[in-house]
Amino acid sequence: MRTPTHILLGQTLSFSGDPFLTPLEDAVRFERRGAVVIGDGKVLAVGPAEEISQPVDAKVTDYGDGLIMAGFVDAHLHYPQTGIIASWGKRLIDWLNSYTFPEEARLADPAYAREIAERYFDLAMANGTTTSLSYATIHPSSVDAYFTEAQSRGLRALAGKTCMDRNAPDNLRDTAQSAYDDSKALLEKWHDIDRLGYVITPRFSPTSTSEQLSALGALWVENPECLMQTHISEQHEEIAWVSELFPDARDYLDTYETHGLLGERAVFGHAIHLTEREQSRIKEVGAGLVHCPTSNTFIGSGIFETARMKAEGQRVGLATDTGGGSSFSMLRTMAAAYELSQLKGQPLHPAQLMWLATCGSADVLHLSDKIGNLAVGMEADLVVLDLSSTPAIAQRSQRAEDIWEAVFPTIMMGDDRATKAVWVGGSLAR
Ligand SMILES: O=c1[nH]c(=O)c2nc[nH]c2[nH]1
Ligand SMILES: [Zn+2]
Repeated sequence: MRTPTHILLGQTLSFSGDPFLTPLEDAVRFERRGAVVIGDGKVLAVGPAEEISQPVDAKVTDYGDGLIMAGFVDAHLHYPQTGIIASWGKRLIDWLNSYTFPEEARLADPAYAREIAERYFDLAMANGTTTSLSYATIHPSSVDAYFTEAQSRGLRALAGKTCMDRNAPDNLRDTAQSAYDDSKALLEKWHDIDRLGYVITPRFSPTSTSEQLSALGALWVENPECLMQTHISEQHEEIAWVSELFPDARDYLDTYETHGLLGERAVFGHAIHLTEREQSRIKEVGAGLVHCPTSNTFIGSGIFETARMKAEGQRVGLATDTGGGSSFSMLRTMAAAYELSQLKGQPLHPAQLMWLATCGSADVLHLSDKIGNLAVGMEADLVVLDLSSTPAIAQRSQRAEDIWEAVFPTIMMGDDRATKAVWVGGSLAR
């Protein structure tokens, strides 16, 4: 069934280039009074309101000063950790053992997994996130819960069963064979169904034996169209542990590469402390890196050098990493990325922050032809931002002399109150 044509009026923001590589005036298309025509789930036209011809039977929604742009793409998160977000005082390995693993064990109960998946998507959509790439738990039913919820909301969503066959509690361990079998069955059940994508998901090298990494590498060879996600080089203690567990590996990346887990469709979370060899190998292969700034400060991991990584030609996306990250909001995540970039003396421009949270993440997910930008032919997953959502933000944005001065207070101080509307697949979702 064709959905009716809608016309959305407001300020519009699109990218025609990468603002890390292209001058702003070439990379950004902004209309003070713009129009977006959507129909059949896609963007049919976008441009200045006076130039866009409006089909007579279209429904018009005028968002006034609201900023219409692509919905946010959260390229790395753990929906099962929704209930333990903001747990105090630990670094990565202790945080996993104290908070994360006990909570992930609770998702063995399919009813609890469904409750958490529903809660996660409520929170994500309230914050304007329209695509999420999540880790599930080791339980196949936790993948079913996530995809069922995303499917019922019409969302484009990606996830995989987290695989762990060592260094995890008994009730959170699979085996090399069961990880392969369960992942394969889930992939066959969910991959490319509606707007869903299955992602092969070894948690990280410390929690997988060589046998398990090889089994998942084999599954990837059999299904090269899938993404593979994992963590790399988040904390120094973790990196030291990896070199003890894999004494023959050249470095952390090598523990993935030697097991068939490095390729263009690999998505590596964190990647803060990479060696030069690892960086150049990742670039050569074209794999994606995902910056998780609220997590990196919250767990005390370190500073991912976004500007330098982009200048060196890496593909970079942005993510909340909930519940290691401390927010469901991609605005708050952009604010943290900005603050970290300041600590490195390379402040990210608001256009670069917005690009990372939309186009950058979509690129890392190999979905740039479908989501992450407000452009003709793209799927109509949109967020409309109120750039005056609180008194503190309003009093600052009122003085703005250009769009970036108007947007930056919302990036730095905004939250779910800034979400004026969310459109998913061409339909109003909130
Ligand atoms: O931030 C993180 N969250 C996790 O759940 C995780 N697992 C391995 N490494 C991790 N890092
Ligand atoms: Zn993570």
